[in-house]
Amino acid sequence: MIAINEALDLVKTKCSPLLKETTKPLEKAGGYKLSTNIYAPINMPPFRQSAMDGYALNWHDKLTYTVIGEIKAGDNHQPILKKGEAVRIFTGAPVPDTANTVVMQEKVSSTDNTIKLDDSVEIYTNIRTIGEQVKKSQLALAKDTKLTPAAIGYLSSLGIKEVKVYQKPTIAILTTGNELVEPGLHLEYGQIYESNSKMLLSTLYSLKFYDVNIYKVKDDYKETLNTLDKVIKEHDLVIISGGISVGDYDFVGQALNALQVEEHFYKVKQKPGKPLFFGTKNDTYVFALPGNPAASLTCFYIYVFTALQRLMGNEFYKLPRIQAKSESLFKKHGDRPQFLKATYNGNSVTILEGQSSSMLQTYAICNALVFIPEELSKIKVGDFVEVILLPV
Ligand SMILES: Nc1nc2c(c(=O)[nH]1)N[C@H]1C(S)=C(S)[C@@H](COP(=O)(O)OP(=O)(O)OC[C@H]3O[C@@H](n4cnc5c(N)ncnc54)[C@H](O)[C@@H]3O)O[C@H]1N2
Ligand code: MOO
Repeated sequence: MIAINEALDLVKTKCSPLLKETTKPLEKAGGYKLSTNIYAPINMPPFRQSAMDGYALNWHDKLTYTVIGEIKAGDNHQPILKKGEAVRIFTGAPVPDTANTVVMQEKVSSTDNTIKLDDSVEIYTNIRTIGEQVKKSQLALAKDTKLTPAAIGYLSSLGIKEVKVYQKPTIAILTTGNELVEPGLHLEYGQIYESNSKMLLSTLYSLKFYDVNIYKVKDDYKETLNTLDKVIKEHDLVIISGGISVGDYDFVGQALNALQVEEHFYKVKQKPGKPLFFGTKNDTYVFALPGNPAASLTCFYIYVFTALQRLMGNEFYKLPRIQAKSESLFKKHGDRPQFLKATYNGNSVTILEGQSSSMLQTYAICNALVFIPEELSKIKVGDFVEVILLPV
């Protein structure tokens, strides 16, 4: 059995960024990292743009100007302004080359075709110059930039429709268990509804990993072996739920061994989630999470989440950990460090009743985990505790 930090260090050192490239339509590239530099195909803005609704002027030393026309956004005419002349102009419209300032309409009084400026007006303002964001052929975004919604908007503003990015991992979720029944079907005595696949899938979706396939096997060695063999060959990451403990019908460990999956660790000194396995075969990473649903989810957040970030090249991305005052009294039994389902209200944290690793009811209403290290045996109300904020 190894310590949590050793296990996390192994996940971090064994998982490295997937460098396979793919092309994505821009609107589907959010969360991916660019695999190439992107150079601006146009100047942005492509023309001198008005930043205000008002008047574009060819400046002279008086406060009155003759208005000779109008330009609105999308117009493409280019009136020539002599000194002392102005055009009515609107935000986003092209500013004629002969105008040297745009005055917002609030600073102007107008009568017929004449405007008079307040004396506070400044010259050379309210014009967005050509290429002020980025010039044609300049680096627009560098390789390895993560595409945020703003980056998608920015590339779109340059007229870009698709981008080359690093692929996200292809992921398999494999559940094991004779007792598991699909929601919607009738439950016989001894059966329960299968919940881990949807829970893990939903966690992956919420983290923007969409290339996920679900497989289900009975507690049967041959079926487990054959399915694992196939899914390991076909995916970058395999997440197994259940069948990893020591019972006579827990076949996952045996199958992983037979398939020569290299074990990096099996069993972590923690509660919940002691029987956690992590290994690799060729380029595939394999996690076997304990079947107890809450243990499965906690192991996902602490270990699989870390692995996913490494695979995406987000080396330093972690779930936020903060210190907060406890509203609860808690006594820890045994010496395993514990992750406790909790609610954090922005100020203090409440440890929930019902910490069993089989219980999702408390997980369903929690937004944080309180971490109790090995050396702590008791939390008093008012003590500061370590809180891991969940991405919920
Ligand atoms: N003799 C020992 N027994 C157990 C130990 C141990 O150290 N020695 N560890 C216990 C701990 S801790 C855990 S956690 C579990 C882990 O067992 P498995 O990973 O083999 O999981 P299963 O036995 O298959 O299932 C455990 C539990 O979870 C339910 N389950 C499983 N999969 C699903 C699913 N997809 N959806 C909903 N519920 C699921 C299953 O019915 C069981 O109730 O081992 C302890 N035993
Ligand atoms: O580690 Mo198990 O996950 O405590 O129930």
